[in-house]
Parts: sequence; structure tokens; C-alpha cells
Amino acid sequence: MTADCAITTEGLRKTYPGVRRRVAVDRLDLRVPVGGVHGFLGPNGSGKTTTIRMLLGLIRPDEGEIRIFGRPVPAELPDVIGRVGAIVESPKFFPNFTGRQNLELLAGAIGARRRRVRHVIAQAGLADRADDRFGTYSLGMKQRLAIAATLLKEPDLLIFDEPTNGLDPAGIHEIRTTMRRLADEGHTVLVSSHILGEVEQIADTVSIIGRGRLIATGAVSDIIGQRAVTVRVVVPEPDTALPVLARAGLTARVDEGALLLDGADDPACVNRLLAEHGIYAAELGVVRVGLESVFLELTQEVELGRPRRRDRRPSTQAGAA
Ligand SMILES: Nc1ncnc2c1ncn2[C@@H]1O[C@H](COP(=O)(O)OP(=O)(O)OP(=O)(O)O)[C@@H](O)[C@H]1O
Repeated sequence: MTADCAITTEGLRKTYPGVRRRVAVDRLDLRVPVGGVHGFLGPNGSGKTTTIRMLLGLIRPDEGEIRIFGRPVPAELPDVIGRVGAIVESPKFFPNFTGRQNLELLAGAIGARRRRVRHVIAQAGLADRADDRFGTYSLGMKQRLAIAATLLKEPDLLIFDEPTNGLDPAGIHEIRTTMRRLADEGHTVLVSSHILGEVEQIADTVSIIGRGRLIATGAVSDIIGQRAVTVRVVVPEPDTALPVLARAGLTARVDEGALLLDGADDPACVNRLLAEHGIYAAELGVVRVGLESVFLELTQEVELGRPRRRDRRPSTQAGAA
């Protein structure tokens, strides 16, 4: 079941005490395959950090099971934690020490080999600035030093919680390139984000959550799936067109005055169909959607409490209802 997974969770649940008991993670089943970048996506407050903290044994789940490389967590975490490197909060470094000195200090503290330092500096793309003081680093460089620190103990699995938060576009690009390179070198990278455009470009697979629940998971191309191509049509009276389209088996979404027909790929057919019913399109074309718009649509449905329809889910796996 889990042999090819770096991380699995089954029915994971966590509530926080409060005036209204808050369910942060709700029966979450995750599958993070070994190798590649897995994007862990969801809007703010959807439960990503809570999940990651449970994976790392920092907080205990109320219910459910976690396995990392097949070992139950937290019960056997000490046996597997050596294979895991993580950045959950901003790590603390000494501002007056250079990047290299900070890493040497850390290597000594965790019993990593000293000669790893030079290697991880190169892996994190910091060779040019390793001998500058940490205090002079940009946010992106600080984050790359944090990544270098996680690599000291030669982990197989890297877990990064929103590693690009607060970075400018150049810093985001650097971190993204670094994560992709680490995956290409054979690490498994789990990266959480609420900025989908970034993850779409580097992730091999993704899990999308909303309100602590899994909404969709699988290969990025599968999640975008048939929505990759959508016919967009503008008609004078959408209310007249909608039943005509529905009878032809086309599901339309209204978007800024236009109708978007997911899964339809031939505008000429749509045009003919509408014209046969006396409806003439003012605009007609094909649009390509990215993960961002799929994500927004999926998570908005959860936020609004609308039931998720089976046919709206990606084919690979679907989350708990
Ligand atoms: N220590 C805590 N005590 C009470 N509620 C908490 C605590 N930590 C998180 N929560 C709540 O749990 C829910 C999930 O939060 P979490 O930080 O896991 O989400 P997230 O997806 O990581 O969000 P973000 O992208 O904003 O970091 C939110 O409603 C949050 O307010």
C-alpha cells in the first residue's frame, strides 16, 4: 500500500480547543510519492501547517495514522527523522557569522560531517555568498541557507512550509529552482503553498486541501485534466443558452459575463448548436486554464459549503466528502 510513498496519512484529524472547537485537519488522506516535488496546496487557514506539524511529530493528531517511509509517526519517528529535513518556521542563524560558519556550527551540533557544509552550500546555490555575514543576506538567501541547513544530514525527504513567503519574484524563482534541483537529484520534496502558480511550474504531483479536507490529488496534468481546454462564449442572453447547452451535455460556468464550457474543445460545434436555437455568439474562443483557476474553483466550492460533485473531481483520487 505505502511502499512507493514517502508520506501517507489515513483519516488524519486535528482540532484546536477554543470557543468553537476548530477542526483544522479533517479526516485527511495524503499520499506523497517517493521522488519529485509534491505541492501541498490550500488557501490560508486550510490546515497545511497543522498537517506538517503532525508529520514532524511537533503536535499530536486527535485521530488517524501517519506513516513516513512506511514507519508509523510519532511512534517510530526517532527511527525515521534522520531521513527528513524540514523548514516549518524561520530558522535562527547568527547574524554576525557567515553563512558557512553558521552551517559549520550546526553541523557540529547535529553530528553531521564537516565536509558536508561545502556540498550543501553548493546545493543551495550559495557558493558566491557563503563567506558573507548572514545579517547581510537577502530574504531569499536566508531561506536558501535554511535549505542548506536541512540538507546537512543528507535527508531523503524535504518538507518546506510556505518557503517563498515574503520573497520578491527573484527570491521566489531561486527557491523554486532549488527545490526542483533537489528533486532532480533524488530527494522527495513536499512543499506547501497558497500561491499555486509557483507550484504548478515545479510540482510533479499535488494535493489540494480546503478546510482541512482533501479536495483533489494526483499529477498536475490530471488535476487540470479536461479543464485544460475550455470553450468561452459570450451570448446576449445566457439564461436562454444555458438549458440549450445543458441538453447537449455541456456544463457551463458563468464567468464575468461569459460562459465557460469545461471539457468542450470545439468552438465551431458550440456555435452551430447555439445558432440552431437562434442564439448568436458575440464572442467565441478557446481558453486554456492553469492550476490556479482549477484551485480557486475547487476551494471556493468548499469555502461556500457547496457539495462537491463527483464529475468535478479529478480522476486520480478524491478526498473525503
Ligand atoms: N495553535 C492554534 N490554536 C488554535 N487554532 C489554530 C492554531 N493553529 C492553527 N489554528 C487554526 O487552524 C486552522 C488551520 O491553520 P493552519 O495554520 O494549519 O493553516 P494553513 O493552511 O497552514 O494556513 P496559512 O497558509 O495561513 O499558514 C486555522 O483556522 C487556524 O486559525
